[in-house]
Amino acid sequence: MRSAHTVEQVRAAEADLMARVPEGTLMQRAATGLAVAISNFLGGTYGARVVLLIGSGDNGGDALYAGARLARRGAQVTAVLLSDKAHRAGAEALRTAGGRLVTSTPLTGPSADPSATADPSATTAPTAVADLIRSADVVVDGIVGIGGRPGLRPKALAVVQLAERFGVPIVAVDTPSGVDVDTGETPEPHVNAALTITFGTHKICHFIDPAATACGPVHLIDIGLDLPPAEVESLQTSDIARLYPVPHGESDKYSRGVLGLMVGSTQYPGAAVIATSGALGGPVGMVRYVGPDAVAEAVRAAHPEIVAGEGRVQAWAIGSGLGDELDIPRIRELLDAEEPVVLDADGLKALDDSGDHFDVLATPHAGELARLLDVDRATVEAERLKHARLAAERYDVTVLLKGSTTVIASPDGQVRVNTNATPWLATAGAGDVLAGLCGSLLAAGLTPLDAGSVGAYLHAAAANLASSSGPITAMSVAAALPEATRYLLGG
Ligand SMILES: NC(=O)C1=CN([C@@H]2O[C@H](COP(=O)(O)OP(=O)(O)OC[C@H]3O[C@@H](n4cnc5c(N)ncnc54)[C@H](OP(=O)(O)O)[C@@H]3O)[C@@H](O)[C@H]2O)[C@@H](O)CC1
Ligand SMILES: Nc1ncnc2c1ncn2[C@@H]1O[C@H](COP(=O)(O)OP(=O)(O)O)[C@@H](O)[C@H]1O
Ligand SMILES: [K+]
Repeated sequence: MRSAHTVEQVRAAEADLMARVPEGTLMQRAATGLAVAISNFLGGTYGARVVLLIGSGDNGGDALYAGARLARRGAQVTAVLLSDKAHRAGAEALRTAGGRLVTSTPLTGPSADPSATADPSATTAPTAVADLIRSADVVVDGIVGIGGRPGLRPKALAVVQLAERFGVPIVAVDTPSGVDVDTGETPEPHVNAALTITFGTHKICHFIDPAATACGPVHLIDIGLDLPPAEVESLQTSDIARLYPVPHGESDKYSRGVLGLMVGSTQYPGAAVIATSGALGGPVGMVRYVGPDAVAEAVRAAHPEIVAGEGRVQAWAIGSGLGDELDIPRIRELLDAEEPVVLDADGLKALDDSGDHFDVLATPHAGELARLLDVDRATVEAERLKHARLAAERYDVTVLLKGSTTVIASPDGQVRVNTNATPWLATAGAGDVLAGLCGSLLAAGLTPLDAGSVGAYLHAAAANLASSSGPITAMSVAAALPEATRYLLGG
């Protein structure tokens, strides 16, 4: 399990550890890891041109110390000081190692730094900031980290835009400056990093879009923090192997779980076929299809394994492609029954906030969640964690909010995030596959939180396998589920 902690949790763990180790130890650990990561990113250090963007706090300190290490290994390192304060000891270390310090008035180029930290030679530096950035191999974002508020101040924004214009990759220190660290929101301009190097633990912005996309790949450096339970978690391969309901010697098709599917309609028969494919790609022993005869025929033609008609089930998946044939009273009966339910798409209209639905996994995309919360879609997309949590609390269900990063929030406050999906998965019917798969996992005995998070992980893994960086269909994702599962279970 990968864990993301809040800034408050990180600060407390840092204070606790700092009381037990010599001063500066944590920053040296961070800077050492950062320097190695930048060197790996560059594919070597000697002769590399590195520009550091330095803000007023310890995030800049990390960048300055890492810059000093790179300079000692032959890199040409220039720090652009964006604030009239900068980490003094870090600046001194960089200068001693042969690096340069300049201040920035962005549109006119470097100028003398009024503070004691700048190199006097900067006054005569002929190169404008634009030229520095243009010729850099990498720009290191040490503007702000966990002490930052969203947005970039004008000087920082101008240099970041230069790097973007010249196509120079940015490596972010701890977090891409300008994002909201604790929510993953990006209400203001921010850095878009090619790589983010973080310390101690992940932060929420590393997991949740839109900020997660701004991080690029995230590399975690251990600095020895002792952390409390995480606010947000993200499953890894080993968690899938641990949680997946694998049949054993005594299993039969009933004990493996039977899933009832109430999906698809004469209007959308394809949804029934696709959701059934997703369900059969999961762990259940049997799938029952409940719906119009003509649709049941289409499902049976594609999947002779299914049993049509009602019967005993261990869980339901309801809602994908029901269209106008939605029977809200019937769905409410099933929501009130004891079997757990995956509620998708049109079925979400049956949800009301009066019941106790702790065994329901609702799987909306941003538009559907917006309707449930009476807000607009853009607001949900901008504030994904907040709205997934709100809906989980209001409807007393586990909410799986689909999108580039999928957020799964349970009514007791636990949150998991899936970050491994390819954008090729944004294809019609992919959500039906997920609903069938999550239903299968619920029927096999997982809790809604586990079914949602294992389902999202496997769905993304199957999409990655099917896609190999090219277009995919929902049916090809479902078809790749057995192989993706086999691989993840170590087979
Ligand atoms: N915790 C740990 O375990 C470890 C932490 N470490 C490192 O320390 C970093 C945190 O350092 P930090 O606390 O000094 O805060 P930091 O992010 O540098 O911001 C400083 C100041 O920036 C300002 N500012 C705010 N918003 C702004 C904006 N939008 N644009 C521009 N400026 C803005 C604001 O000051 P102001 O200018 O408002 O006075 C704020 O006080 C952390 O991310 C990691 O890199 C590692 O070394 C080791 C272990
Ligand atoms: N940009 C993206 N990157 C990765 N996965 C995505 C992206 N956009 C959507 N997805 C995933 O694709 C699926 C689309 O589901 P959904 O919106 O319900 O489509 P449909 O209703 O057509 O089945 C979801 O699993 C979602 O998480
Ligand atoms: K940063």
